[in-house]
Amino acid sequence: MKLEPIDMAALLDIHDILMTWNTDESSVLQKLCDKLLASLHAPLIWGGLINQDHKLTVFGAAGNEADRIKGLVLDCSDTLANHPAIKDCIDTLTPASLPGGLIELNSRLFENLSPDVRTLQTDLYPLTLENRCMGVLAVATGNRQNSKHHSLLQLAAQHAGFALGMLRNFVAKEHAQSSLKLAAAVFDHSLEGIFITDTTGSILAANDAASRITGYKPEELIGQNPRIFKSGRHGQDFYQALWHSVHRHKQWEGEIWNKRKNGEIFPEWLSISAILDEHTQLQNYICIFIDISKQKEAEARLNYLAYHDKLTGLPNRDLFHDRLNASILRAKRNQTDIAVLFIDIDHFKYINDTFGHAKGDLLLQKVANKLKSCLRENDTLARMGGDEFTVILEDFAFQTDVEITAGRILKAFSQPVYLDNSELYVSVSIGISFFPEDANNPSMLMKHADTAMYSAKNNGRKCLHFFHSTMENYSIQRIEMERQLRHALDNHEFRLFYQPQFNLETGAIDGAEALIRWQHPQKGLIAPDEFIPMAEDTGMIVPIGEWVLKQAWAECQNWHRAGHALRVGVNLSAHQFNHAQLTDLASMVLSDTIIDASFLELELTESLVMRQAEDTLTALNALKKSGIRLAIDDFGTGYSSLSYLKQFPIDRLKIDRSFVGDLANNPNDAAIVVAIIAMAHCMGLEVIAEGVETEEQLKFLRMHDCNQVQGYLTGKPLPANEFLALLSAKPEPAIGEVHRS
Ligand SMILES: Nc1nc2c(ncn2[C@@H]2O[C@H](COP(=O)(O)O[C@H]3[C@@H](O)[C@H](n4cnc5c(=O)[nH]c(N)nc54)O[C@@H]3COP(=O)(O)O)[C@@H](O)[C@H]2O)c(=O)[nH]1
Repeated sequence: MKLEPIDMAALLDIHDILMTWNTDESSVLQKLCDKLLASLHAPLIWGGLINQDHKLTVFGAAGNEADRIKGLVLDCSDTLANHPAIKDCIDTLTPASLPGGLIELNSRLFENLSPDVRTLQTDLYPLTLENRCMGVLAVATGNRQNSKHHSLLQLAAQHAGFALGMLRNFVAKEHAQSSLKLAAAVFDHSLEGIFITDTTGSILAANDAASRITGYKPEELIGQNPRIFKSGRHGQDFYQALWHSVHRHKQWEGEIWNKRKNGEIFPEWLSISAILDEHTQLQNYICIFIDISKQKEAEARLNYLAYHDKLTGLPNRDLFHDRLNASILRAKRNQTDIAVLFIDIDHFKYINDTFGHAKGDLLLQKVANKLKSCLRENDTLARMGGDEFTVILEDFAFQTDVEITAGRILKAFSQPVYLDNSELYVSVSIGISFFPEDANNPSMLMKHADTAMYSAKNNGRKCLHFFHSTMENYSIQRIEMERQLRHALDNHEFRLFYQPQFNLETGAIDGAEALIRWQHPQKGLIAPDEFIPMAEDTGMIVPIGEWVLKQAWAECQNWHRAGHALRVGVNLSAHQFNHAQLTDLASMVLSDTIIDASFLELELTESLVMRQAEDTLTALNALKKSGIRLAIDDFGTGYSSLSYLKQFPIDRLKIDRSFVGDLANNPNDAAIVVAIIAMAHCMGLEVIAEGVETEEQLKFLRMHDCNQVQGYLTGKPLPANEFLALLSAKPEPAIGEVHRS
């Protein structure tokens, strides 16, 4: 190829331009176009590159309307390839000519160019790289012959192809190098442990995280086989399955227990990948892993919380059911028996109400510990919720063994429970059912044990009952009664009866005790003993007690309106004795009243007053301050600390009828009654004796200066209207006068 000197000079310039540093392909093409335009004085020169999608983009242009053609994109597989000249140029890497100009390409792309420019004859030179056409250099020559510069243009296009190739190589290398750098940075700084091994498993490289997780220094790891991490927790099968997956699928991922250098076994999430070379031959293994001990701990914690009672740490209802299911399956397989114990704390609600929830919680924890101490390691003890605990007993030879265990529990509760500084005696009631004798599924076994527990409660509590089929009826009745009791208040089925209290000095009725009855629509009048314990157990005693208080006080005001200045006595259940509520209730009852608060007397049991001395004292003082009188009911049946009693603002003691009933025959009872009266008077308290049924008893009480009497002798409890009628009737000779004479 021979060049004119002038073309040779131009080519040398082009060489210099192309070989000096170029940052991108478009600047190579632009410089080429600019230089050629300057040398050839052609109207328009442009250069474009073909990408992988066979699109030719014009990156450089110089001359007329260069700005309009720059950036145009031509589809080679369509427009260009259909033109034989162009196709030739691209396929055979030889120059081609469009004598009619760009318009020959029939492309609407060139519509923007002026017709003059569009129709200029254009010669195309392939930009080649490694025998491939990577683009074209287009020179619009118009009617001027281009042939004399043909060689220059060919060589310039070749140079440009070469320069573009160099640039691409350089960029690719740069890219590869930065990728490598990036990979190295990822390897070094990854939080995941990474090993790269050869095909035999020998570690070639390990990153810092691998060393941190395993406890081995990087240099200690190189050359080792990862089997040094084997924890011994997985059998041969596990590793076989793992490697089978790596060989077959080139990958395995999962949880594995491994061992650190210090011997600690820990869980990790491991992914092993087989790396193949271009001939699909195994080249390396890459193991990536993270320590998942923390996640496992969190998982275990969540699992624990889901299946354990927060307060006592015992299994909860769900876990108990799971265990019971498992026990039943085991027992079926081994043909053995299981016992389910349902344990309920007696009067827990009362304790909770009286002592407050914090102490109630503490008590539940103490009870849980006590129960645990009575059981073997492998017995399941669970808390069902509230004050209900359940136990599964297995591996016993005879049912009497179960009885012995349950007996041990009852005995453990004969010792007091210590709540902070106070000593508390609590008892439990236990119901027991057996698999397979009583039921063969968990829910029925539980239900029967529960029924047996209720039976124990109804038998005085503090005892154990085995389930018996006759109990089922009873439990259904109880549930029904509970349901009816819940509606009794709304249905106005409660009545108050009033039992007169006689003043032995004046011989007149000076008060009455309000006693509740349930007027059941089918069963008739039900005595309080039959429903008050249930009302206490279910908490219904609170609204019922509120009703009694309001009703009795309203009735007392009726008496006053009718000219009978009597006092009314109202029984307070221990469950109602929540300081805040009770004092609020009392002030509400006493507001808007026509009579003095001293006509209301609240009867509290001795044990209630004594149980939690300090809180009780505050509550009693508040009641007393409002003018209400306070009496201790059933006095003598509980344990009374006289020094405590002195501190309480009590007005009256009510001697329990158990002492009165046997006064005549039992000298001990007589002595107690005398002592109570004397002591009460010493403390400035009044004394009333209840359950007075005989003249003899009355005489004895009068002789020892008892202030009042209440009993069938002087009057049975009467409905409100009958009691008012009794008061309004022409007075009988007063009892005091009759017997004094
Ligand atoms: N929390 C509440 N408790 C209440 C309420 N109303 C009653 N009660 C308590 O129920 C228990 C049984 O009461 P009841 O069946 O009404 O018996 C009372 C009297 O009928 C009975 N009594 C009276 N005199 C005699 C007698 O001479 N002989 C004899 N065998 N029984 C007699 O004693 C009961 C009154 O006892 P007390 O309250 O201890 O003074 C009972 O414990 C009631 O307290 C209520 O509204 N709320």
